[in-house]
Amino acid sequence: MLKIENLTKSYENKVVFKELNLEINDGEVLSIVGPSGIGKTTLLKIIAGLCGADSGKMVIDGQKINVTEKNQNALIGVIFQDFNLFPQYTVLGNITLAPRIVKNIETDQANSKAKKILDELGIEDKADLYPYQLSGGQKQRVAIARALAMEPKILAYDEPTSALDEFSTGQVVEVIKELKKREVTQMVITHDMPFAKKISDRIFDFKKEIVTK
Ligand SMILES: Nc1ncnc2c1ncn2[C@@H]1O[C@H](COP(=O)(O)OP(=O)(O)OP(=O)(O)O)[C@@H](O)[C@H]1O
Repeated sequence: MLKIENLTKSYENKVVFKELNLEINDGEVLSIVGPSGIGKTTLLKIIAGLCGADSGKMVIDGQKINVTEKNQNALIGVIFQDFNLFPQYTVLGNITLAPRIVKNIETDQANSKAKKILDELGIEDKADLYPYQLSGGQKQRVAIARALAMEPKILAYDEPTSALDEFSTGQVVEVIKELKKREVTQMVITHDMPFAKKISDRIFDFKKEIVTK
């Protein structure tokens, strides 16, 4: 479970949000919606440790995280809007890089785990391709596979449908629902309300700071 209390963030002297409170329960899909520029991506970056907040508290699975420092934590697996795949590596290379380098997992073991995840996501036949050889929807699933390979507590997506057509968006809906069945906790930042309604247990309206089911 993730719990955020009284989180405040400003850039220079401009306050983005003040004393924000939010909880994500184990195994749930929580969408975060709100108008452009309100601070959704900033919140995701703080949760993932990619950016520091001014003040506030955060606990993930009982672990207190210092939110005021930029300190990337492996508890959150982020799927970026533009996927951020490494163009010079194959799909398998993209997925196994962090487990090998950060977690010192043997290549054979990392490869077999990556193949299992690719199989679960229905793209096992893409293992030896490079990112430029994939469609947007396939890149998205590789980005999800790469995040899952690090066994995060929470998967956090930044606008997962913004670069996708309707068909690929439908596939993302299926992947998120499938991961939910496996009790993966997921946080989804999106502009797309119909999409949010399809996938979410709860929706956090960033502007009104209220949660609806
Ligand atoms: N590195 C930065 N330096 C200064 N201001 C920033 C920085 N990053 C974001 N901002 C500002 O903080 C505010 C929140 O930005 P953020 O990207 O978090 O919003 P958002 O809700 O994710 O928007 P969008 O839906 O358009 O992606 C905006 O006003 C933005 O201009």
